[in-house]
Amino acid sequence: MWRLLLALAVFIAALYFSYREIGQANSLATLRVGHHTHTLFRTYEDVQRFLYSLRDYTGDEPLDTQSLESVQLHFELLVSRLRVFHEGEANRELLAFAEVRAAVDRLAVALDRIEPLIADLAPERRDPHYAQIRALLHDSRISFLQLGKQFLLNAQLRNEQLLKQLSHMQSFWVIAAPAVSGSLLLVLFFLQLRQSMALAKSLESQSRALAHMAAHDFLTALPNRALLLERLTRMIEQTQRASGRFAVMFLDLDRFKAVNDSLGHAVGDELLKMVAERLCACVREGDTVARISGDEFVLLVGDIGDDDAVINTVAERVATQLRRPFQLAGEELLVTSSIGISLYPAHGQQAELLLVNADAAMYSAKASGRNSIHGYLAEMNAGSVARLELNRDLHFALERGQLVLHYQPLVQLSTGQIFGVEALLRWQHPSRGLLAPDEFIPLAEESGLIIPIGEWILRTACADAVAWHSQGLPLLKMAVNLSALQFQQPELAERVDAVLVATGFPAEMLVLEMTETQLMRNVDLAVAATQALRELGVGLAVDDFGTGYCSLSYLQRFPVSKLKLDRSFVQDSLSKCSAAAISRSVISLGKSLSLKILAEGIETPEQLAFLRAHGCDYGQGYLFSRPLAQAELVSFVQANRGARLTKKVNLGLPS
Ligand SMILES: Nc1nc2c(ncn2[C@@H]2O[C@@H]3COP(=O)(O)O[C@H]4[C@@H](O)[C@H](n5cnc6c(=O)[nH]c(N)nc65)O[C@@H]4COP(=O)(O)O[C@H]3[C@H]2O)c(=O)[nH]1
Repeated sequence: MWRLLLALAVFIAALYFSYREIGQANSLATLRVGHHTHTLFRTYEDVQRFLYSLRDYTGDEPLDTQSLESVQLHFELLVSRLRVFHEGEANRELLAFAEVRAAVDRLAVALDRIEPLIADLAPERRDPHYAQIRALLHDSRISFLQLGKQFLLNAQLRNEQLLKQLSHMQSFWVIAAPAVSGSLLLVLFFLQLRQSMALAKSLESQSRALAHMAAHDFLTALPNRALLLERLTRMIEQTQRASGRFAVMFLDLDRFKAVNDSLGHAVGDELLKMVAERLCACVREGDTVARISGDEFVLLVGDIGDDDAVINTVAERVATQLRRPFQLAGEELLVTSSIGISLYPAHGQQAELLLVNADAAMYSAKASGRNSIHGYLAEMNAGSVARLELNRDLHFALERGQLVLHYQPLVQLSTGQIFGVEALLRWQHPSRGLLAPDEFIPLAEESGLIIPIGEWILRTACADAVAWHSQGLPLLKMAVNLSALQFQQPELAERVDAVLVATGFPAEMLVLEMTETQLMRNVDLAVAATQALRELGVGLAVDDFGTGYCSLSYLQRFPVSKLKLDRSFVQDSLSKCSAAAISRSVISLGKSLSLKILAEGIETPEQLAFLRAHGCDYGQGYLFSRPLAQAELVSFVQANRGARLTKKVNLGLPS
């Protein structure tokens, strides 16, 4: 741009220079024309004066004053005038006019001829030489008079003629300077124009790329939430005009987090890309497949007519496609999905509402055991909204100090002594009150928040146990539940070790609880994780034992030290033979594998008696105590120090 401005400045300067030059030349020409007119008239006058002096000298009554010297003088003056034409730049210019040169030459010839005649002149009446001289000068006199008049009348024309005669160099620069700078300006202007056009083009393509990026998901190149909403709105308008129907399918991959955590994010990303491809293959052209967050996809299936079978077919096709194994990282990966469907116009007539309802239906599919397809039902929405709100609040629960641990005493059944506690999480929700873990732990697992929350639980529980000990309580065993996601963390043992070091809690006093299902999900991984934890000296317990499918052969592979008999068996052990049988076999299985057995959910003295009779080692339950807040727990342990809880509940044990 600055080059264009510079060229413009040069061009303006050149124009100014030319304008000034032409102006000067014009003034000069005007001056010269004046001078030339004057010279021509003066020549005419000199001729005329010479002829007057001649007439007077040779007249009828010659004047006394008129002498031959005077005639000669006027003649000399005329000769001098003629000479003047050949001197000075201005007169040379005058001579450049052909008619002037002709007149001057004619005068020179006449004067040459007149000169000898003057010598013979006599002051007599009309000396014949007079007529001769007059005749010789006749043409010159007329032509100088006419030339003078011509110059006077055609001053403009003469000006132009004169201007043409200006020096070549000068006129060259007058024309060349603006011409060159003007051309330069033009060239630069076009270059600038071309550059600006190229720039505009590249800006346009850049802004197009940016607009595409803003509307599409970076990983899968599918439309993102913003574009989905735009298309959904357009689809509503079109379908409304045609009085048709269309479907919104909300799809969430089941346990995608586990894939990410166990196989790494690169594999997770690849899986999402492959899922995107398969989904696109399931729908028709004109339908939309969008990725709206991590593992959530939305499909807009247009023009489904009145038959619900169409949408069921599409949903089944999607589910079947996703059930086919994915070849990833040299492994065969099996993925299932939960799909929720809402229909326009039945389940909503606004884009957001259709999405929320499809999401609610998806969540209901997930809650019903995943890997299923649910259509939207009106009652789903309240649950979905509540879940969304709870999920939002959970993100701040930890930093706002709303999470608390309650502790439930663990009792040695043979002595009735409290030997430890189980840490149980609670959420002191600002508006909903104290929430039990079942109400929010699944959400924390879905969002991955369970990782920081789990670490907080472990640290708090260990620190509390150390603090109680320093207050004079015996050092209690601390049982802490591990979530599935925590259990899949490759660096779990390091994290546990770091907490033990930081809190000063002895490893052998910590018991980590994990469920059978967690252990069985990926046996090799679980063996490695449990071994790493065991090497720290930490105790390991299998929670809810009996509800899963852990076979004896598998159980032997894990270095666990304790089985926790699920409370459902404990509670039914007196009423159902099968429950009693399971309880008995779990206890004897534990004994044969040298594992300790802890019975959960002991509520009645009868249940306690049954368990003791079959040699169960430990127990917990409302019979002894409900889970207690920290301060209550401290008082409870202090109050029962040395006491036999089993005796207190009147079992008739020896004191
Ligand atoms: N009906 C009945 N119930 C009894 C009795 N004695 C204890 N319980 C309840 O049984 C549950 C025992 O915990 P769990 O099997 O590990 O089951 C736990 C555990 O899986 C999970 N959870 C609790 N705290 C945590 C935690 O800190 N981290 C993780 N990852 N999960 C936790 O939530 C589950 C439920 O915890 P809670 O609601 O605290 O429920 C507790 C406890 O209050 C009884 O006599 N009768």
